[in-house]
This record gives sequence, C-alpha cells and structure tokens, in this order.
Amino acid sequence: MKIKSDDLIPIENNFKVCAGPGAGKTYWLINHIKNILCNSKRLQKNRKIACITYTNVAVKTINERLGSYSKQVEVSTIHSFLYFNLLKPYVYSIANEYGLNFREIDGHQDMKVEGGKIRKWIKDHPRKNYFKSPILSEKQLLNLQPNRKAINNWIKTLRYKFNEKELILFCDNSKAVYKADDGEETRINKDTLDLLSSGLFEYKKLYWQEGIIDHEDVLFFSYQLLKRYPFMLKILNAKYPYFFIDEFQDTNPIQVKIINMIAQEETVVGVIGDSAQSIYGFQGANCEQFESFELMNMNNYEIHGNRRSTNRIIDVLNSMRRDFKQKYIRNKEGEKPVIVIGDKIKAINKYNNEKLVTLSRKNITVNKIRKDIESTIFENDFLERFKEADSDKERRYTIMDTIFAIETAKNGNFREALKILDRISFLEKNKKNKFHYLKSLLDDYDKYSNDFLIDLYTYINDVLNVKLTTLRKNSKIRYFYENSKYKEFVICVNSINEKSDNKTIHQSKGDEFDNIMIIKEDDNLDFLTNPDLINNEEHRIYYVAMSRAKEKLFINIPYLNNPKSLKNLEDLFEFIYLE
Ligand SMILES: Nc1ncnc2c1ncn2[C@@H]1O[C@H](COP(=O)(O)OP(=O)(O)OP(=O)(O)O)[C@@H](O)[C@H]1O
Repeated sequence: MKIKSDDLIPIENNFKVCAGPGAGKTYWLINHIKNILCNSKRLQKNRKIACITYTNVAVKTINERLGSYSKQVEVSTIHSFLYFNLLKPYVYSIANEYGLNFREIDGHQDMKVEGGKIRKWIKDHPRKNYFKSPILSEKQLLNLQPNRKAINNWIKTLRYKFNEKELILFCDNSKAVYKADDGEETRINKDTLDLLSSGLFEYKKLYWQEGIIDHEDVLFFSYQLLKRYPFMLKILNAKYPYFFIDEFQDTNPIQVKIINMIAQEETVVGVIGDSAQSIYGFQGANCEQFESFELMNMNNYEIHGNRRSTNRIIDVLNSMRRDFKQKYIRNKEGEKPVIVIGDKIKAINKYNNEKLVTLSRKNITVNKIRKDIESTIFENDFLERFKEADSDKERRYTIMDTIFAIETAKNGNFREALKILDRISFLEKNKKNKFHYLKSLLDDYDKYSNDFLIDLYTYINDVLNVKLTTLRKNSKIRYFYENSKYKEFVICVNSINEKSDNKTIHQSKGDEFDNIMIIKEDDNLDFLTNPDLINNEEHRIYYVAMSRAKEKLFINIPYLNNPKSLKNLEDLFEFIYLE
C-alpha cells in the first residue's frame, strides 16, 4: 500500500516500509514513534520503544529529532542494544564454554588483528600435526614475512555465517594474498587455509580470554543466549513492546534471525529500508534479504516520493531504477547534472565556489583529495613521520592516545575515549585517574590545541604531572614537537574524518548534502548506461552516492575513451571537458 511520509499507520501490526532515497523514511519513523507514544495502551512506565539504526551518527540525529519524546525510546545500534540488554547481564552463563573472560569485558570494538595472537594461534593450532606438504609448515607460516602478511590479510576478513542452524567462522580465501612493493604476489594455498580454518574459534578465544569482543561477537553471543534461554526473549518482549529497525537493507543474516526471534512474541516489529541502497554485502547483507523479509500479520507500505532532490537529479535516479519511479515532491527543476571529464582536483576547484562534498569509492582516493584540497597532511604520512622522529615508544604512544581520546570525547563518545586511555600504561584500568586526566584535558583544550604538539607535551608534564621523557634541546625530536601542529594530528582521528567534506560513499550513508561531486578513478559509467540495482552492488553504491545530493550533482571521470558509449546519457547530463 502506498503512503506519504506524513501518513499514520495502525500501531499494533508488524510492518515493512520500502521507499527510495530521500523519501522521508527516517522522518516517517520518528512520526510513527511519536504516534505510538501518544496513543499506545501497552507502554507503561518501564516499557520502551526500541529504535535500531545503523550508525552512531544516526542514533544522535534520531534522538535529537525525537526531542522530549526520546525518554521512552531506546535509540541505538543493534550491537549496543544487544550488548546492554543481553550480553552484559547474561553472557556469564555461557562464558565458560567459550573461554570468555566476562569480568574483563568492557564494551565491544572493531575487530582487532594482532600479529602476536596469530603467531600464538598457529603455534598452538589444534591440528598442528597436519602442517606438512602441501600444507605450509609452521616455520613457513611464521618465519616468512610474505606468508605472515598474507595470513594477516586473510584473518582480517574473519566473519560468522550460518551453516544450517549453527554459526561458524570463516575467512575469505581470495584475500590470503600479499603483494610486495616489487609486484611479487604471495598466495597461501587452499589446503593450508582449510586446515587453519578448522581452528578459527581457537583464534577468537585468544581475544575472548582477555575479555576483548568485537561487534560481530556481540551478535554471536546474543544469538547463542536467545537460542538457549527462551526466558531472555520474554524479558526483551516485556521490556520492548515495539521494536523498529531503520536501514534494514544492510542488516546481516544473524541480525535477521535475532529480529525474527523477537517478533515471535508480543513485540510489534517494523522494518524500514530500500533494497536498492543495500551496500554492505561484505558484512553479509544483501538486497534480497529485505525483499523477502516476512512476519506474521505484517502490513507492507511503500513511499514513492522523493523530498530531497531536484527534478533533474530524481530523473537520473529514476533512470537506474526498475521497480518504481520516484515522484518529485519539492518539484524544483534544478540544473542538469554534469559529467566532468578531467583531473579530479581541477574538477573540484572549478565547482568548489559553492559548498561541494566529494564522495569517492575508496579511502585512498579520499586521502589523495584531502592532501591536495584540504592542504592537510595525509594521515599515515604524519603518523609515519612521528614514528620516525620519536623513537621513545612510551612517550609517543602517550601523546598519540591522549590526542585520540581527547578528540573522540569531543565528538561525543566519552566512553570510547576512556577506553582509549587504557592503552596508556600509567592510566590502565584506573577509572578515577583516567576520568580526571581526560576531564582536565577537555577543560583546558584551548591551552594546547591551537598551536604545536610541544604545548600538549608541556601540559601533560607540568599540569597533569605525568613525567614523560625529556625532549632534549636542539634534538630532532624536539624540533618535530615544536613544528608539528596539534590540528595536523587531529586529522588522524576517524571521527574527525566524518566531518570532512571529502569522504567515502559508505561514510555518506543516510546523510544528505546540497552539492555533490562523485569522484571516479576510471571512465566506467556502467551504473548509468547499463544499470542493474538488483544484482550489482557497485551500481547500488553509486546510486546511494548520487541520491545524497539535494541541489547539484557532478560526476568526475579522469578521461573518456569512448565518448559514443555515453550518447544515451545526453538527455540526463551535461558533459564538460576540462583543459
Ligand atoms: N513529511 C515531510 N515534510 C517535510 N520534510 C520532510 C518530510 N519527510 C522528509 N522530509 C525531509 O526530506 C529529506 C529526506 O528525508 P529522510 O532523510 O528521512 O529520507 P530517507 O528516506 O531516510 O532517505 P535515505 O534513504 O536516502 O537516507 C530530509 O531533509 C527530511 O527532513
């Protein structure tokens, strides 16, 4: 059934809302929540609406938009929802079985890959006796650097997946490769990878025994808990009579299973999304999953308008979409989108008089643009130079982690900031000291953040009374501290990256900007000339990118080998060749 983004729907039925970009899905969801808060007879004092969304930025936005209504709504990412409602209170009950040191767990983090742990894992591998030809030996795996690096790359792809009803761990074998600077490629053979794969839980346990869990582990343990202890499900149902998930197209299969479990009892479940915007395939999400998602007593709705973009931009989006065409709601003609052919920096500079946000497919392109456009130092360059200049590891790490913690806290994530401080040896695990240290630094931010690193060094020494190794006069390292700006360092912090005008397409998910330039590294515009939003994730990624634009849209390609191939795009785009 078609609805508009300000329509109300019955509050006691499960629902699925499908709508294209800029349709007002988030806007609609917030209204729906307010409607429930005003009219539900099932929301007593201690019961809440759960509203799950994809990123911490989205959590913040939804909370702000709910305003005073947010008290009875728990807005969070699925990981933090499950962590606080299931893992923290109950994981002790299965901890032994998984070698999980539950007392040490302090939140969840991005997956860590530590060389030392991989080494230990291989040394103690449960099927170590089979490490003989054609399987690489322990020595070949541990002592040859290219092999080590290839295994490292492979382990970085570690994920859970369902094998029948059980969750198993697997890695992507195509990533067990290392390419040296001279182009020589080292690839680990399949027999070795199969054997190593058989012990992946032992690898995980090396982290678990220290209480370290990542986001995917939160899903894994939650699933195990819910499967084994039905009373936990009952508690969730009692606490959250309504459970909604925004951006459902990027939900992975474990989350879907958990959501299905939650929906079996009295909780009303609603999912909102757009299968054409599913862009997290590498995490196991796929667009088919959203389309086939079904619950008992579920109403289906569609919103066909686009409230974000000008008509000319919506025309481009519609040219890619087969399932339905979006309607103009703003009904502003706008300018014809432009394909700009030539150097990216020239292209950005040409159109940068109005605020322009660039969206690139890869991080490396974003970094190149930042280096030229923002005249800041490429983050790795700076960290590399710092590492080279300051060989005193303790001092270097103290400075580095202190800045990471300060900037993370300033971005609103105080908990994460305190966690970062654990990496500093004199603060480790001492909550009171950490708190005091961070608070002073935040209170006095202006005293050290406007100029050079030396100011922060002096502040830590003199005001906080932490004695860092002296920086000798006229030494190379003192010169570095006296000449490197604090703000140069800040660029290294990811959360700051989010604020930049130059970002990856994935970072732009859910957001919108007036003017956008998509930066391509080649002239392949297949996603426009031959679009396939159902089967091709790359096409969906560019669809998401283009649909972030409200007013103006540019696509930059470095060259155009075959102008004829773009003939069909002339109605939709203007073509500009740069000198
Ligand atoms: N009913 C409405 N009245 C006024 N403005 C609206 C309404 N619905 C949505 N908007 C505005 O339209 C824009 C797009 O809305 P929103 O971000 O909720 O869309 P979305 O469907 O979640 O987008 P996407 O899937 O592309 O991220 C926003 O600027 C929002 O404030």
